[in-house]
Parts: sequence; structure tokens; C-alpha cells
Amino acid sequence: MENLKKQVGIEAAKFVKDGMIVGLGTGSTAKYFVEEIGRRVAEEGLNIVGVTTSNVTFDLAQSLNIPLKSIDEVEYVDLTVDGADEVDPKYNGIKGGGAALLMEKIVATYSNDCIWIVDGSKIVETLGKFPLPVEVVPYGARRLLAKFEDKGYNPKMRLSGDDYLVTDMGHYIIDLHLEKIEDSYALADELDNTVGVVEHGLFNDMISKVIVARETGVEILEK
Ligand SMILES: O=C[C@H](O)[C@H](O)[C@H](O)COP(=O)(O)O
Repeated sequence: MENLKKQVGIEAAKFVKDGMIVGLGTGSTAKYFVEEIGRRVAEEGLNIVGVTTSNVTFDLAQSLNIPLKSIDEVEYVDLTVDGADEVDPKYNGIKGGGAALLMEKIVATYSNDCIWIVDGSKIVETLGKFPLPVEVVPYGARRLLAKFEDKGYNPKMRLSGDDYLVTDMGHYIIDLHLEKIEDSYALADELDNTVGVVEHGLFNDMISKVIVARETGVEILEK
């Protein structure tokens, strides 16, 4: 599995060219992409600026001496490469398994192009088996939990040890165990309009390509 993740990380780095502003994703797959960019900066003199999507990725990129700016210091990002938890045939997906969805979605929103890197197990017919992360403000989080419960969304507060997990942006995560998302656009609209929800892990129409690693080889799926 690690080998598959590494393969797609390295493959995605081939889309990065000199002079680009590059969104650096988060997670166990995106880590290999960031490491490959770090290698190219060090060994090939690749000249890019990275924009990170979490504190973990910031620390990794900084340790690799990748020049960094925050999303507020750039007008746009040329290309963002990130992992995903599930991807459907419309190239919509679920992200946020690692609790980084808010920064990831902000960086993706200002990116001219986004690529996801996944192993074959993440490609699904219908989204929803993977619990959908919803980032919420702490104030009123239990009320929101009850509201989602009433809707039959099977919500669970995400924990870190015995406490609620706190995201890099200081929020909580409620995971919706939906099993099946019939209409990811309708659900995204509903969550976008729910008071107390800061962001959710449905990423609709945000990417151009998925690079998939399987035991049989790497495949690039283009929208
Ligand atoms: O919050 C985390 C991100 O959305 C990750 O990109 C996603 O969870 C996939 O992570 P991994 O590559 O570790 O499966």
C-alpha cells in the first residue's frame, strides 16, 4: 500500500513545472508528493512556491526547504495535488479523513487546477461509505449533532483520545455515517446552508484528474 501511495505521489509531481505556485495536500498519500517536490527542489533546483493545506504539511514542507507562502500571500495557485478518501465517477469526492478539509478546500478553491492521488480502493460508484466529515464551530456542536441525528445522518463527534478532536482552525468534526450519498450536490447545498457548519468534506467539481495506483500500475483518469 505504501508503495502505491508513493508511486502516485511521484507521478503527480511530474505535473509540477518551474515557476508554479503549488498547493501541497495533506495525508498519507500527499506526503509522498510533498517529499518528491522537496527532493526536486533540493536536487534539481526546481523553483516553485508551495501553499500548504495543514499544519502537518507545513512542517513537512518547511523541513524539506520548500519555499512557502500562505494562501493570503498569493492571488491564485497554479496546481494543487491532494489525496482523497473516496472518488466517484463524476470525479466528485469525500475529503477530510485527516481533518484537513477546511484548509484543503480553501486552497483548492483558489487553484486553477487540482489533481487527486489515490490508490484503487478509493474509487467508488457512490460516495458515502466513508463517513463524511463536517467541520463545525464548537459553540452549538451538540445541537448540530442532535439535528443531524434527527435527520438520520448517523453523526459521530470525531475524537482524539477522550476529547473532541480540534482541527488546525480550532473547530470540531462531526462525521456523518451515511453509507450512501444519493446526491452530493443537494447534500453539499444543505450543509453549506446549515448554521454552525464551517465546511464539509464533499468536494464537487473541483478536480481535473485523478491519478490512481493499483497493483497493475498507475492510471491517470481525466475529466
Ligand atoms: O483531511 C485529510 C485529507 O482530506 C486527505 O487528503 C484524505 O483524508 C486522504 O488521506 P490519505 O491519503 O491518508 O488516505
